[in-house]
Amino acid sequence: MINILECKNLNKTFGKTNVLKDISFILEENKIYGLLGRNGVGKTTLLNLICNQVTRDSGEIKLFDEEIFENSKAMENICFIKEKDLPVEGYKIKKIFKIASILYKNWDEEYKDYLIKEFNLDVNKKYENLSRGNKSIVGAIIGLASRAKLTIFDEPSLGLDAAARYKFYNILLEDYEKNPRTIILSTHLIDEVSNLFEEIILLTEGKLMLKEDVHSLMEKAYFLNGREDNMKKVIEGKKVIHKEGFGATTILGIFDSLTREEVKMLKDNNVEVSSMPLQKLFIYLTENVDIKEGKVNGCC
Ligand SMILES: Nc1ncnc2c1ncn2[C@@H]1O[C@H](COP(=O)(O)OP(=O)(O)OP(=O)(O)O)[C@@H](O)[C@H]1O
Repeated sequence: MINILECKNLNKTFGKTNVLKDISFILEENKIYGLLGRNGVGKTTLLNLICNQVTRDSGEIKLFDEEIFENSKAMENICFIKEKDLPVEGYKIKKIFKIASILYKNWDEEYKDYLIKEFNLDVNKKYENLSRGNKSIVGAIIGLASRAKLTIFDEPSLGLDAAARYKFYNILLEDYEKNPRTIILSTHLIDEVSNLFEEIILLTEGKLMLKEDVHSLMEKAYFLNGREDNMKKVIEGKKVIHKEGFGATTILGIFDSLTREEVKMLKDNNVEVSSMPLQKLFIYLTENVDIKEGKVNGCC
């Protein structure tokens, strides 16, 4: 695997608030990453730093081993589609695409035309007169047609209805398979897109909480449902990230690996074991920053 991006000890402060604290990670070429975390945790700030749109206080950012600071050549390989409106007042959509075609060196004009038809977009309209959903579609088309080696979508589906979101994610996946590149998706609609992510980058309180392969995460995220006494022996020393009770029955969320023997022991004791959806896993992980082995928020 080739590394495309390396962030080392990134720090960013706004006023007295230390938004990003010593963030370090490496992204590989041709992978789809999900950037997740609660509101205000610093996701957009991190993306802005990566794209040189906000200056960092300290740390290094290298794209293909080259520092990106004041490096316009490196920036030709990054396309960042923000959740905010594009700063293009008075511009027709066709002019915006024209500008994008000049900015991104791998721009695919034919593919852009195909996407315009697919999304039924009127390119003669002015950007500010579009609905929120159609503004997102303009961003989605730029991100897709840029074919940039590092393409970043920050909340790409803002305002899109369910059908348009489904279409966008399908097209993204289809095009990624034909034209692999590195994609970072920051979104709140985790369950809708969890099948797209190959790795997750999770921020909590401005720190990197985890960066891990989705499959390995899913292999250690379980719900146990049964009598608490019947689970006690197995969960001892394991990370419990959620607990709810219904009469004599308890549901525990476990974030730890279970051996086959442990699963058998649980089942023999009438404890149901089921996998935890990614959305739930991230809700619990980000709610319970202070996860203790065998305990969460004073439970168990
Ligand atoms: N230009 C700025 N000046 C001052 N504070 C800022 C600025 N940009 C971001 N912040 C603050 O930094 C923190 C992180 O903001 P950021 O937008 O990066 O979070 P986020 O994780 O992307 O949130 P959301 O999921 O709500 O979009 C917030 O407290 C925000 O108010």
